[in-house]
Amino acid sequence: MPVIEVTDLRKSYGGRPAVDGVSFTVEEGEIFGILGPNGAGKTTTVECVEGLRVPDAGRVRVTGLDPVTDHERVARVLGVQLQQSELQPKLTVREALELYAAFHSRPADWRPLAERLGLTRQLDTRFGKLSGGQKQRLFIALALVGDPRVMVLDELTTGLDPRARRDTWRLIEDIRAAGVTVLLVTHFMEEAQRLCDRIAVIDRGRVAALDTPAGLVRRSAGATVISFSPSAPLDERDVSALPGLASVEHQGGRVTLSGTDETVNAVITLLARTHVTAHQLRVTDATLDDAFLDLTGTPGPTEEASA
Ligand SMILES: Nc1ncnc2c1ncn2[C@@H]1O[C@H](COP(=O)(O)OP(=O)(O)OP(=O)(O)O)[C@@H](O)[C@H]1O
Repeated sequence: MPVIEVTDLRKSYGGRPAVDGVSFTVEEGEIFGILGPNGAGKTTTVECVEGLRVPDAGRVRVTGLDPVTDHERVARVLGVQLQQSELQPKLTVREALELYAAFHSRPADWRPLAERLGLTRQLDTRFGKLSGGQKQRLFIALALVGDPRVMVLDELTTGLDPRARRDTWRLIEDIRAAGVTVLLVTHFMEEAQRLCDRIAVIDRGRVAALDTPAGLVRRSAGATVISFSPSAPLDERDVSALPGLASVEHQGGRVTLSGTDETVNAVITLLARTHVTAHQLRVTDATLDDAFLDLTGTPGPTEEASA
């Protein structure tokens, strides 16, 4: 049985659909990513999974339970990460852990949890004095105190510097290694590519694609990219006749073509036939970013732009 099942989920705000027929299942032990541009409906979808919002239509099950009608039992299996504003700045790390342990009938021992999350030295530090990365680690610890089977992490690494983000990725991998299924909402391509077993790309309230990161890249129209600086300009007609060509870009004397392996072979043949030398020739696979652009028509935000 899948741990999470979402079938034809629909939710509108004031008559405007935010989630418009989303379906996916998450299997036990997976890190499942929900990736999409701003306003795509990601948070609304996971809030329905958490039972925080009531769907207009469709079916949501968490370990076979309805998150709305069986909220308490779902809350016992689901670890939900808090938003920053939900913790008092004066509360110490120890107090927060003790408080959250008290909320659960069978809590995990918070001491080894604090150690695993590198918070032992911060136990007496007030929440308001923690760094961004320490706060995120505390949120993960608080979500794990209930010993959940499933963790929902929504934009966990937004606002963290690249190093703290990488530390958080390791933690997410540790959580999965401990047998917890993870539902991860993100708009970072690198994060999704690195962590997720499968990704649902959500765009305008619908699932635009659902696949492994490598599968999404393979589906992208320009799955292979060849770039070089030609010793002489190429004939535009020869270029546009290349088989499987998805895009052409010229920048500062450099030509970048995306397409298939067949496109690459044809470019090499064309260069040989026209006696053009390709300087600094590079052939690379498309990235998840390219696939995302292909699927949604929106460039994925870069790490620098969003950090
Ligand atoms: N409480 C609300 N009332 C009215 N509209 C809402 C509400 N919450 C979300 N929306 C709208 O629904 C749409 C989907 O929002 P949602 O937060 O689910 O998207 P998201 O993919 O999580 O976006 P982001 O990455 O920006 O958080 C957006 O157009 C948003 O403005």
